[in-house]
Amino acid sequence: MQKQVIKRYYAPASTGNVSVGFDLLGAAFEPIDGSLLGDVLDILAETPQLSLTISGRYVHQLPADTTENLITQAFYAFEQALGKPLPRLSLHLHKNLPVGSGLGSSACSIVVAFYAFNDYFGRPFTQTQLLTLMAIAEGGVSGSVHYDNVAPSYLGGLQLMLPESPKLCRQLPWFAHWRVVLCYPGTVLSTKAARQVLPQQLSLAHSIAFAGTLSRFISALYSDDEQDAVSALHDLIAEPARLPLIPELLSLRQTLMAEGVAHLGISGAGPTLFAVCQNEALATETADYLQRHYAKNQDALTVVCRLATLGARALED
Ligand SMILES: Nc1ncnc2c1ncn2[C@@H]1O[C@H](COP(=O)(O)OP(=O)(O)OP(=O)(O)O)[C@@H](O)[C@H]1O
Ligand SMILES: N[C@@H](CCO)C(=O)O
Repeated sequence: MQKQVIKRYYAPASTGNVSVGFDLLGAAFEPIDGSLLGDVLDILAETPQLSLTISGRYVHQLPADTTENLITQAFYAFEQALGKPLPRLSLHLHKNLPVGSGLGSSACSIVVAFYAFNDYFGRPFTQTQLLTLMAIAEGGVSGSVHYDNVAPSYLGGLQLMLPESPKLCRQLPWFAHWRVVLCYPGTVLSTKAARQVLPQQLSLAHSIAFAGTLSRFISALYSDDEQDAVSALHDLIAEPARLPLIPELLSLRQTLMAEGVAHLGISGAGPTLFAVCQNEALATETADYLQRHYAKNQDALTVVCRLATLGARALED
């Protein structure tokens, strides 16, 4: 029997880094067919004890014990930050994003949970306070606080993190006609493990090159210079270190770029790859190619997306 839902909330999938902005850039995406790609959280009732049930395509990738679920942990973190006891809730999570995928799965659950609790309990936290709570919770999973999944999943769009600024992040322009193919092969790669292979230090020359590509990309976005933006899409930090974890990347990139794809990069910590296509026909062909050559099992997921301009929100019936 269908359970009665008091309120339903959603947060979109996201791609951290966007190749040029390690830990500093992140984008939210949505399928072009109008479907939702992200986790959905239902508040079912106020109950004597907190409870969580889970369904969805990727429920089997989550811990069986729901007290270990990030949704449950987010409830207690929210309550602790508020500093007063809250009524317990009966919750249901539709786990639509694969875990350890590079699609910001943990961030998506964290964002939808904090957004839902804040909305349901009368919005006690400001946007900045809530984003900080989300980032701290995400840091608990991946081993270090980074905003490049939580910020776009919460706020939508392409977000640039602003370290040391009270604003935390700023939305950047984007090319509305770009289509982004997300291809998750079906294998799990934990963010923590993918961060352990990163270099601990960068040379001065490397640091300048990284700052240069990121600045070039951002200035090209503001200048509406599509060709320069595409040319700037190089990952000088994470990709060299993570290539051994995703050895197919170079040959897939060579093939797809020869067919006109603007860029193929690692989405977040991987193993999802994202392909930037400058038209929809090419995106459809690219999705077909990646599904045939990169998908590895039944958990694989390939979707043609556009930038999701909206982030977390309540869903009306
Ligand atoms: N609701 C949830 N959604 C996702 N992961 C969860 C959830 N609850 C608990 N977890 C646990 O959190 C960890 C998430 O790991 P990780 O950060 O590597 O995944 P991820 O967020 O999908 O990665 P990425 O950000 O690269 O997409 C896993 O150990 C998973 O079991
Ligand atoms: N910036 C993070 C994103 C994780 O999804 C990383 O690359 O480790």
